[in-house]
Amino acid sequence: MFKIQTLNNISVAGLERLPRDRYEVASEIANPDAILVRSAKMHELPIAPSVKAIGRAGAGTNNVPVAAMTGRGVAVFNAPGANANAVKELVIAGMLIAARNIAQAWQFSRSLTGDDAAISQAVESGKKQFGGFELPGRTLGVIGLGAIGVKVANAARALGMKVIGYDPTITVRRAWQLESDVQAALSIDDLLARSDFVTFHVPLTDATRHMINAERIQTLPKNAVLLNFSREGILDDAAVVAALDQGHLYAYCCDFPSNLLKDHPRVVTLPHLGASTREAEDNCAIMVADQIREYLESGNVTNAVNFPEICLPFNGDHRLAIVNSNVPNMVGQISTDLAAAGLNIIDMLNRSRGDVAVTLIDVDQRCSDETLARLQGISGVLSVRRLGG
Ligand SMILES: NC(=O)C1=CN([C@@H]2O[C@H](COP(=O)(O)OP(=O)(O)OC[C@H]3O[C@@H](n4cnc5c(N)ncnc54)[C@H](O)[C@@H]3O)[C@@H](O)[C@H]2O)C=CC1
Ligand SMILES: O=C(O)CCC(=O)C(=O)O
Repeated sequence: MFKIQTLNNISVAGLERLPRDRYEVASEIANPDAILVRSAKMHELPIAPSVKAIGRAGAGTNNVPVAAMTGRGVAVFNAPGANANAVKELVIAGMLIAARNIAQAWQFSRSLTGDDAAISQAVESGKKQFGGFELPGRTLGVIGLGAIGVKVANAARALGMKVIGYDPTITVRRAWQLESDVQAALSIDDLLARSDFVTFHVPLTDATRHMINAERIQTLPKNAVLLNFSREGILDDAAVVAALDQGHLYAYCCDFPSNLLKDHPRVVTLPHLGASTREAEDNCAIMVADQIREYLESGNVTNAVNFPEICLPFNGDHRLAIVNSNVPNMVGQISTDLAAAGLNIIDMLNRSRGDVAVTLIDVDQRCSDETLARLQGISGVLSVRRLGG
């Protein structure tokens, strides 16, 4: 029986992928084999030694201590692209909310009092404060052309906007998906100087933290709109508010309310709603549940952020799934120990990514506890699992 701990509400559609005769799933569970999480902050949480995998039902993994888990031989999975459409739709909504002053105008309408004749009169005299502008012909700068950035760029093109993108590590797959008339910016500053709207779709890392600061904001044309549906911390919010107050920026729309932002008249904040659609929640939960199940049952890895992709078909007999440092002579030492224990290797696959390698070895008989302990004792071996019979 595998035990799965959920740290947030995970869509039932995903949990149903874990058959109840083999999986126990609960928010409180001792010695879990895997954890399913959305936005819970795991950096300060104790993570039991029994945990072999963490599945982030979403895109960003900055709430998971990935480096520490890698050192323990724990795989961290995410759900690339599974919520991208949901975020794209909210970004497009954010542009319209900003361009047409929808939030402020709605607040005005709700504040109207008196009979209907009085309301009609107030509407006609008040509406001029909320006059806006249209999107066609305006330029959208997209920073980060991954699953979400590409969808946002293409949707903006369909709305008649010009689009400039910046992503120095764009993949060939994403580049193929991008509309051909999306221009490549030479740098972030080049993109900022040419954009009426700028939207951010990068992970939060040391390299992206405060990528927009007071100095960079001055590069933007007057009355530009910023959108952050990526992560709190990618923009320096204090610098954004200062630029709004100075009249340099027109509006800021983001998914991360704070005391500084939530009541500002030119800021619209939403409560981290980017991925909160039924479709996205189902897609993410199904994707990570399938990946976790495959990893627990066969050792195969798909969409881990810290492990290599690896797939060796498994007939369910006797497999060792080993995570080890990517250094010379690991496979040599492992196979020597197996031979010494009289185990014959039937099939084997080794894949590496950065400092980590995963080795899947199918053997002709069950590996004893003693041999398992010997493998675990090899310097550089991070974790060993015995799968199958
Ligand atoms: N508001 C919400 O609910 C959601 C927020 N997100 C956030 O959006 C981020 C992006 O999500 P996806 O597009 O699915 O991820 P992705 O991994 O498909 O794309 C990220 C892109 O950013 C690029 N990138 C990385 N560093 C960069 C830099 N310094 N400058 C320019 N580009 C850079 C990468 O090359 C990659 O193409 C996530 O990491 C997450 O933080 C994602 C989903 C929902
Ligand atoms: O699970 C959520 O609602 C947040 C989604 C998110 O931020 C992500 O996928 O990175």
